[in-house]
Amino acid sequence: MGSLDAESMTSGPIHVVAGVLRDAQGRVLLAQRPPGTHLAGLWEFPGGKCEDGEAPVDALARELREEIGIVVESAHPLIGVPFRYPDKSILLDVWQVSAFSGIPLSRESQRLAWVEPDALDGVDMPPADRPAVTALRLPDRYLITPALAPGEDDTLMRGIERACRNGVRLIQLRLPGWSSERIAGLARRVRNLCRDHGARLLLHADWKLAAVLGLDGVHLPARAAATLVQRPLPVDRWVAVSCHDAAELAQAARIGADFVTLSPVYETPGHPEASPLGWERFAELVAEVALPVFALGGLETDDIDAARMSGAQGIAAIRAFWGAENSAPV
Ligand SMILES: Nc1nc2c([nH]c(=O)n2[C@@H]2O[C@H](COP(=O)(O)OP(=O)(O)OP(=O)(O)O)[C@@H](O)[C@H]2O)c(=O)[nH]1
Ligand SMILES: [Mg+2]
Repeated sequence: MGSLDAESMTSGPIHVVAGVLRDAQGRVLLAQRPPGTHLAGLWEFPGGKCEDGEAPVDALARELREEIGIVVESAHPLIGVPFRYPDKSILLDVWQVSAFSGIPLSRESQRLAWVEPDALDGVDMPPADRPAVTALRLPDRYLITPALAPGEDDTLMRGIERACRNGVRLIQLRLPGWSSERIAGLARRVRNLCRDHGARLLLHADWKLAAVLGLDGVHLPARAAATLVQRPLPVDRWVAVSCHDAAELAQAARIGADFVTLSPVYETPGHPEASPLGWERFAELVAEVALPVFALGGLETDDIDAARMSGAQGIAAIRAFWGAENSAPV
């Protein structure tokens, strides 16, 4: 420790692949870093460094075979976390292992443990793993409520219920033009509805009201995040930020946000003036940020695969997840 890592000095960050394995109850496998290694004693996702010229998916299969004796049968990328330790820079490339054969066993005398995803926050893990833990706990669809007129409470309740029935598990309550009193009057009903469906509810912008109402967190506009030096809510709540460029992404990371939206990927009727990023630029921006990113702007459910291939957690949308009144659950 302490000496500069020659590899990271000469050839950019060290590419590290790590796998998220789950058991039948959905618990995640962690391994404890052995004494004498970098970050000894901390609990990590099993994995290790890519060798020269080795494809990440091959490195993942090799590391998991060497460390825990399993054969990876299917895996897909979860999140890439660029991270700078004092003595080295890494790209922590975390994959979901959706199918494997064999029983994970310690092959290198490291301790292993299966942990509930919601308990991961309490485990001592390397700092680079935090965004990956967040990514594990977030779904791939994020509903933003449409701009309903004040008083359209029943339309709002019906739309949220419809979305929940369609499997949406993360919702931003955004009601432009509504007074705090009106929002407060309704938010508890919305919160209870979301809880019944196991969905998490964030309030747009007003973190104080979100805290008072006991919601799951806040979603800040970029201009609000720009005025903060740290996250406005404790770590047991979500703090999300709307971002549009590299500077806003960097600011979201600086204040300790949990995740962001990045928009607009396509042109949208709501913001015809904003020039769309397109998937290529979107992917470049995502690669630089150590946070889960939802793609936003003119997207449909069918775009989730493109979003994930561009490094996104998934997509955020109003129209795509709101559905039509009277439509049956899909
Ligand atoms: N495997 C793994 N490494 C991580 C995680 N988070 C994290 O910061 N790292 C860092 O990424 C680097 C990966 O190193 P490693 O020691 O696992 O590499 P390796 O299996 O190829 O081992 P070796 O170099 O001893 O042969 C270490 O600096 C480690 O601290 C994680 O969740 N899993
Ligand atoms: Mg390793």
